[in-house]
Amino acid sequence: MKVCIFGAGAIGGYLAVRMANAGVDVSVVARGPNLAAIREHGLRLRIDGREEVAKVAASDSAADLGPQDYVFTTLKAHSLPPVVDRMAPLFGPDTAFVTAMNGVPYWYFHGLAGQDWRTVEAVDPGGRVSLAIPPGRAIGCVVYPATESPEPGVVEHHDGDRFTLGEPDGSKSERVNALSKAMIEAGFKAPVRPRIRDEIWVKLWGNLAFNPLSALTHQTLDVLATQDDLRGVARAMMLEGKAVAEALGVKFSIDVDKRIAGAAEVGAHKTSMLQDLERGRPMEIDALLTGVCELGAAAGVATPTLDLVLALVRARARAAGCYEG
Ligand SMILES: NC(=O)C1=CN([C@@H]2O[C@H](COP(=O)(O)OP(=O)(O)OC[C@H]3O[C@@H](n4cnc5c(N)ncnc54)[C@H](OP(=O)(O)O)[C@@H]3O)[C@@H](O)[C@H]2O)C=CC1
Ligand SMILES: CC(C)(CO)C(=O)C(=O)O
Repeated sequence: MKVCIFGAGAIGGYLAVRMANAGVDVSVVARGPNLAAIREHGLRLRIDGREEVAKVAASDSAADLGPQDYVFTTLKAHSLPPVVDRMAPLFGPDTAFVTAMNGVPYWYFHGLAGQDWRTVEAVDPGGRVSLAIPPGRAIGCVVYPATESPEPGVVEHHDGDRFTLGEPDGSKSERVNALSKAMIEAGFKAPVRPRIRDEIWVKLWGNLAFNPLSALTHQTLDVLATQDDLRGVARAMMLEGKAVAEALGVKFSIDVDKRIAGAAEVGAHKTSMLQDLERGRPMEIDALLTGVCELGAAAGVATPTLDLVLALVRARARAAGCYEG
């Protein structure tokens, strides 16, 4: 099985090391100092008090790596549209595209019962992504582990090993089953779920509220999820998100208060959006929040609290040079 990981950062590096060391033919697309370090020392994964190293083929050019069975995007969501044309050499007629990212995926309406196909402008501006990578190639993937890349070529694993997979149309296809098997052999939990959007939403439910609120208030998850006034704002955002998702057929397996309690248990953790803001890096606002407001408009569901927080977090991010939308 040939697998290319496009974006060998915190999540991509974790996937790449584990799959390569389990015998999968893994290559990575990386750039800059990260690419140089991977070429020189291999990809290094610090996990459970030890280091695992994988010498993988690495390039900044997809043309060097050629057609694959599976291409993972483990880019931050805003990094995908600008590079989709450069991914073309990785695709053969049957190559699948695994979207291992947070937020609303570009293929959201593909294979969704009762809905016509339409693009989600927030994550697929001008339909650029779905034109370059038709959504029929997509396999959904919800990323649960927490990892970071403290220096080029190095990934530090903090928690979790689950990557839930699912076909947009809910089928148990041969390609998704084969991928799940390979990932399980590599030591991950990789269940295939028939209703992948339900799973995407449970993750997104926290992200759509806590990530922007953390960027606006500089507070950690425990504070956002327990301090009455902030918790109230998060809860209102989540209930609007739930109404949007349910209007599009999603079923939530837990209630909003349990989901908030789960976030509180994570403790004094800075969300990825707050970390990006503090480091002056682009923030994943569009996949986590703009896309949800857009789905709300498509479903005819009002999202006043989400719209308000979106306006504020965009302004905050623009002022910090972390957002161009
Ligand atoms: N890390 C985590 O714990 C979790 C992350 N996620 C989600 O997973 C996704 C990936 O996140 P994460 O791994 O943390 O992000 P990272 O920023 O660590 O990784 C993204 C990688 O993509 C690289 N990249 C960007 N553009 C290009 C390009 N044009 N060519 C080659 N490489 C490129 C980046 O390089 P460079 O550094 O040079 O920009 C970076 O190495 C996000 O959607 C995130 O929300 C979900 C759950 C947990
Ligand atoms: C920690 C958590 C769950 C916050 O919503 C997250 O996924 C993130 O930081 O992006």
